[in-house]
Amino acid sequence: MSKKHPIISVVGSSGAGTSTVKHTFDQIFRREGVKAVSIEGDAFHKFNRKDMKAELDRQYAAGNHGFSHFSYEANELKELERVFREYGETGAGKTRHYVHDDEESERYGVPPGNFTEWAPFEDGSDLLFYEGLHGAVVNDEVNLPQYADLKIGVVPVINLEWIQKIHRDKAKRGYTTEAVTDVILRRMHSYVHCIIPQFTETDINFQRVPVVDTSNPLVARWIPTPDESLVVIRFKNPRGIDFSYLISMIHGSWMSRANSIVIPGGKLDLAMQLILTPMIERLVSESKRA
Ligand SMILES: Nc1ncnc2c1ncn2[C@@H]1O[C@H](COP(=O)(O)OP(=O)(O)OP(=O)(O)O)[C@@H](O)[C@H]1O
Ligand SMILES: O=C(CO)[C@H](O)[C@H](O)COP(=O)(O)O
Repeated sequence: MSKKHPIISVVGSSGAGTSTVKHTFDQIFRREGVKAVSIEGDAFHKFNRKDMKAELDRQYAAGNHGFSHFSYEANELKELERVFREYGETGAGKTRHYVHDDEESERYGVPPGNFTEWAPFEDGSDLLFYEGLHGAVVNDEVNLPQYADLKIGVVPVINLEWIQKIHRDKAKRGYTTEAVTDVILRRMHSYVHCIIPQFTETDINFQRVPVVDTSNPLVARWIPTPDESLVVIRFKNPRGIDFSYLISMIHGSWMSRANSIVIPGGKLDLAMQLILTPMIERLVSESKRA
């Protein structure tokens, strides 16, 4: 944690919706005049696409069938921790981009499946924003949550997460349903051991729950819409959260536990703004005072 150079870490599996949530943060940053620098978690993959394929084949041949992008060892988590620590201490750091598709290739000038060069953050930022797979990992080698001042989990229930991933990977990244299904299966071991433990570290989890039938996510023809879903919002430490204000402002919401509220899916953006704006304001004003 760094009073002077705060870090926000948004964590979710592939397809969970962390990039979508980043848009809401960007709106808050713009409206509140907050200058944020950001990291995409995929920038800290260890391998480009070609080398990852070779490493996967090697791991498979050696009997490690659990190796995937979700595994700790497929990512530069020590480097990510170093960047978090350095930013917290000095407000400086660096990142790069993993280019997934033609659209990103056009933007970054690097072929799909490769990284851009590392580049330093712009000077004079108010906070660092991380969005990706591993921003709250605690293991034998790293402890990322200790550096992050606000940790958010984005965790749709699993059928919905798969539907979101399948649709996005088919529409934007050119994969087939079969290829995405294989990836989901291959990642399951690390999903359990590396991804989900992070959601007990996070301060707030947003869990989208569909209210339409998603029993067979592999054949779903579209992603359930906001109107076809609810969102459970769970606060690790509910002290100081004004639940009655939230319930009165978010029409159709209710408390389901002493630390959780449920909102209509279409109110997610509003709820995030109501909950996160004062938290971000506090982080930035405390950093300016420090
Ligand atoms: N709240 C939501 N309502 C409806 N659709 C959503 C919502 N959140 C995400 N989606 C859809 O799910 C898909 C995946 O979302 P997104 O790209 O944000 O995931 P991600 O977590 O950033 O994935 P990755 O880390 O693999 O890039 C997108 O098609 C997005 O439009
Ligand atoms: O979403 C992902 C992880 O968050 C991607 O699967 C990962 O970045 C690798 O991408 P690709 O399979 O397109 O090379």
